[in-house]
Amino acid sequence: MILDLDAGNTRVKWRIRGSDALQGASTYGDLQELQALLTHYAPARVCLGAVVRDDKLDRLVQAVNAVWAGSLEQVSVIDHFAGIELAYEDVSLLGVDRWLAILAARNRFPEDNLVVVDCGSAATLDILTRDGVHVGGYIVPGFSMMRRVLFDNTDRVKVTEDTLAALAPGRSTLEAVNHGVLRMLKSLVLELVHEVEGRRLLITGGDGNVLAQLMGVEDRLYPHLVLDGIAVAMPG
Ligand SMILES: Nc1ncnc2c1ncn2[C@@H]1O[C@H](COP(=O)(O)OP(=O)(O)O)[C@@H](O)[C@H]1O
Ligand SMILES: CC(C)(COP(=O)(O)O)[C@@H](O)C(=O)NCCC(=O)O
Ligand SMILES: [K+]
Repeated sequence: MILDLDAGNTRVKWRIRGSDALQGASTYGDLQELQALLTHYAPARVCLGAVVRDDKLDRLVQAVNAVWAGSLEQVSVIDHFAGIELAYEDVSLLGVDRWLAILAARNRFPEDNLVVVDCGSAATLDILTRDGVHVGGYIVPGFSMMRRVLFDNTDRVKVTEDTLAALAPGRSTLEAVNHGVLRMLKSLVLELVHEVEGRRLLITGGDGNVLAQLMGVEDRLYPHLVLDGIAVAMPG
């Protein structure tokens, strides 16, 4: 049994490999559920993809080590792995979550041109050709971050409530912000999809469901692409 861990800037996501029922997510201050799972199932391996370092990484590693005796295996980005040529000159600077999502996407659709969107703390968009070339990507703030930036830098746009539900022109500050941030990301995604005919879209991340639903492309939602990628990078 293998436990896969995806350590993002906001949350840790986990899943017992192959068991969709045994999955969860939590913030770094609240790792008891993960510890309970580790204690109960005592997996042979724990595989970690982490874009965090310092405090958050320390907390996670300590929580795992407190209840599990093995040594954690951490994923690093590898150029030309599974035939994928990465755009970055120094691939260690590419977010491992982006690489893992790319790997999983390519594994599912090896014949297609792809755009892989991970809608988390930040939203990342990566472009992959059918020949396995990672052309490059984009990093923009995610929905919560966009709202927070407006809150922090204006006197009157103090929106805290998350009502990401529609795209219509806002008739209140709340709607104007929430619909606006959705529309920004939707437009960016559509532009990238339309740049190359037939380019296939895959959406993942904590806010992926909101984006996919509003774009009317729920069939393009792959909720655990990063965890899926760990199984490709570190097969059992
Ligand atoms: N239960 C939840 N707790 C916190 N954030 C959530 C939750 N469900 C959805 N989200 C949304 O998901 C985003 C984080 O997505 P996620 O993919 O976990 O990010 P990251 O990989 O950066 O940690 C948050 O900004 C929030 O908008
Ligand atoms: C862009 C990210 C912050 C996204 O992380 P997330 O929002 O999922 O926590 C992460 O992939 C990262 O730290 N990347 C390193 C920089 C880069 O990919 O160029
Ligand atoms: K992300």
